[in-house]
Amino acid sequence: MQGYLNLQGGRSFQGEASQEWNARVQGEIVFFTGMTGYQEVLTDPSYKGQIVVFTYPLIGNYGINEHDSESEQIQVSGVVMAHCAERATHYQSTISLKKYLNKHHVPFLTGVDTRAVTKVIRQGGTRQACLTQQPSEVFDIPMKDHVYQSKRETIHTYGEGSMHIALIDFGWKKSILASLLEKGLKVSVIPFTEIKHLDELKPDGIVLSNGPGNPKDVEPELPKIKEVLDRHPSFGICMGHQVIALAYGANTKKLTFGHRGANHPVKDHVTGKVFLTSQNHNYVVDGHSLVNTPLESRFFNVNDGSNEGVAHKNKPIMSAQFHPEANPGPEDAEWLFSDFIEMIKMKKEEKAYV
Ligand SMILES: NC(=O)CC[C@H](N)C(=O)O
Repeated sequence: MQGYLNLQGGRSFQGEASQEWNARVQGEIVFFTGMTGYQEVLTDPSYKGQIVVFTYPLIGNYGINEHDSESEQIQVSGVVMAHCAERATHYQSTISLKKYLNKHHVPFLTGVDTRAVTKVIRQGGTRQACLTQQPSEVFDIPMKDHVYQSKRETIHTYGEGSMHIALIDFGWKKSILASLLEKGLKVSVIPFTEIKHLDELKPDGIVLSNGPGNPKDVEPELPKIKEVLDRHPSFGICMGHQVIALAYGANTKKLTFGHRGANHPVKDHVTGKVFLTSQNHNYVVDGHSLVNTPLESRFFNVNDGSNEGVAHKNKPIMSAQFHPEANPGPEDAEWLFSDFIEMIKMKKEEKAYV
């Protein structure tokens, strides 16, 4: 059965439609460049509502396993691939990628020239797209505030460490929680709309999670978020980083085509070191807008110079646009979790922050 990926603005790409193609889907079209990590991408809540193009030509060869999902469900609206493996050959695989997507009624298109699609996105920017059986159909459903649907509804506590972290939930990835638990921390996940209950948890520190969509969607909550940031050692990851910047008066902007993949080089202004990072974002903090805020740039992207993290000038607050928890991708930035814990310890001992 033929299917089509139609891009807003007129381009159409033909491919082989998946079995469970029972509905047209629309979403923002984005591309992911990693060779592996498709299971993490499909289940990462930051991808909610997006149609993902995998640029690596062979996807699915190690199947789907019971460990690597970043949430309980597939979050993407649709998938576009050059070739999807029929058989999964990894010993941990429980189901093939094709069967997994079909089982969850997520449409996918194979046999597509994904390089051509990616060139269009890189040149003309991220845009709305649809997967459909009509060669020229484009439909235009307004984008939803996905962040309000991605957060969980209630507070959950994990682990038994002596230091307690409140993980503010904008659509958290499982591996952020896992990274914190591995460090021996107790973690309570609290929806960003429930910040009023944060003091009841008496946290030693705050982590602001990743999440889908435009960080400005959470603007109504910013004053409450700033109020708790002012009083706690805090660490923002991706959406969390963008929210910290907005809360202290900086601005965010949309990139032409976003950063998604496992090999994005980032440079640390403080140490001068460059390390490879896992990334997944459409938006960035506008580096120029940090002037006149209490924040300063800590990291930048070596490829395009965009801001990759900030630090507060006189409060224990730090952030990263990239993903120190990796999954998928390199673990080179894992040390940021250790730095955050040091920051909490210093705050407890009321030492000065550098
Ligand atoms: N991974 C994330 O947290 C993404 C943040 C935001 N939704 C963006 O696209 O920039």
